[in-house]
Amino acid sequence: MIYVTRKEHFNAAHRLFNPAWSEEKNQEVFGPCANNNWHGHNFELIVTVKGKPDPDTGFVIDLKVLGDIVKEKIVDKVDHKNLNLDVDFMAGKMASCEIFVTEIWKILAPAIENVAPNSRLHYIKLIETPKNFVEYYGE
Ligand SMILES: Nc1nc2c(c(=O)[nH]1)N=C([C@H](O)[C@H](O)COP(=O)(O)OP(=O)(O)OP(=O)(O)O)CN2
Repeated sequence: MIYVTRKEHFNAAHRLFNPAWSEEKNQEVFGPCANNNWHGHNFELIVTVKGKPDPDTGFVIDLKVLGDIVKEKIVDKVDHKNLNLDVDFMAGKMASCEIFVTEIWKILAPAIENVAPNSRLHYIKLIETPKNFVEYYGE
């Protein structure tokens, strides 16, 4: 089994805010991340696919194709956008890294299997700040 990885980049704004809570409680729990006027991050999105190399191409999945899927399905929808307001797959959801990465997984996993049926999405790492990142294996 070989693991192949593609990294893409985007920036996006968001706000951590639970609408069921008061403004005061949101400020208490999320601090500056609950700022009414949003804040932004330069995100790195790292996507790993696993599989056996195709005997004809030597590829698990063409990394150019993987990059195109990640760009078309995710980056083009979130880059220079507000995650709370502009992104259909985040509508009504908490814009934390944890929720964001699980929604990204739901989109990428079937898209990858569609173009490379012998491969599987293995892992996503979403880096929000130089200090903060989440990792997800789909379970
Ligand atoms: N479990 C989570 N915790 C936090 C998330 C998250 O998505 N999941 N998000 C944030 C903020 O959106 C943002 O990441 C700011 O975090 P913060 O640690 O305050 O910022 P820095 O990495 O720049 O660290 P400094 O200590 O401010 O230098 C918060 N928590």
